[in-house]
Amino acid sequence: MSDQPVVAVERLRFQWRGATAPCLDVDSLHLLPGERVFLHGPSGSGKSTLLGLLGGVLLPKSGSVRLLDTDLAALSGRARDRFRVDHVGFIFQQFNLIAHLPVLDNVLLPCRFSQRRHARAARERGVKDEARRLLDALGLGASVLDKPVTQLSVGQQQRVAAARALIGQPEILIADEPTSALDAERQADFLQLLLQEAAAGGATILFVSHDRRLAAHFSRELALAEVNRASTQRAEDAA
Ligand SMILES: Nc1ncnc2c1ncn2[C@@H]1O[C@H](COP(=O)(O)OP(=O)(O)OP(=O)(O)O)[C@@H](O)[C@H]1O
Repeated sequence: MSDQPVVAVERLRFQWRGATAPCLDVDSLHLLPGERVFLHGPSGSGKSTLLGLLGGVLLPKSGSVRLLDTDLAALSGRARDRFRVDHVGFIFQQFNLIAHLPVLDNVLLPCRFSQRRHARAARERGVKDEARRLLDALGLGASVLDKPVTQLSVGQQQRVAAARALIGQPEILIADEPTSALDAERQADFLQLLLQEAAAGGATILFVSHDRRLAAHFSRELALAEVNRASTQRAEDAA
C-alpha cells in the first residue's frame, strides 16, 4: 500500500464569517490509503466544519486541503464539484437527499454526474442492480425503491444516504454522524457494510460520531482537539 496520503491538510485555518476567532487551526493532518479513521470531539468543536473543508464544500482562509494530490482550492467551483462526485462519498448529517426523487434515483445520483462512478458501479452488474444490492445489504428491500425519500423514516433515509455515498466505490468516504438515527442492530449492520465496502474498494474512511464505542471498528481514533490548535486556544481563553 502506498504511503502517499489520500487526504493531506497543511496549515489549515478556517473562520466562520462574523466569528471572532478561528474555528479550525490544523497544522497537519494526513489520511493514508485504506485508513479507517474515527474522529470525535465535543459538539460545536468543528468536526462538521472540517468535513466540509475536506469535501471542498467550504474553502480555507489559509492553508491547503489536498485530496489525491489535488488542491481543492485551486479548482474552479465546477471542477471541484466534479472532483468531489468522482472521488468522495459524503454522508451528511442532514443526509441532503433529493426530496422529489425516489429512493433508487437518489442512490444513482453520483452515477448520473460521474462517468467514473458509473463505470465502477457497473463493473460487476448494472448500476441499478448495484444500487439495489447496496440498499438490500443495508436492510432496505424492494418495497422502498420507488418511494419518494420523504416517505421514509429518518433511519431509512440515513441508509439511502449511505448507499449513495458508497455506489461506484469512491476512494474517500466521509461520514458525519451516519449512525445517529439507527437502532443498535441496524447500527452494527450499517457499520459492517460501510467498512466492508470501503475495504473492497480500498477506500479511506473518515467517520465522525459521538458514540466512542464505535471507535473499536476503526484503525485510528482521532480527537479533533489533538490536531486543532484553535480548540486549545479557546480552552486557554476560557480559563
Ligand atoms: N454555517 C455556519 N455559520 C456560522 N458558524 C457556523 C456555521 N456552522 C457551524 N458554525 C460554528 O462553527 C463551530 C463548529 O461547528 P460544527 O458544526 O463544525 O461543530 P461539530 O463539532 O460538528 O458539532 P456537532 O457535534 O454538534 O455536530 C460552532 O461554533 C458553530 O456555531
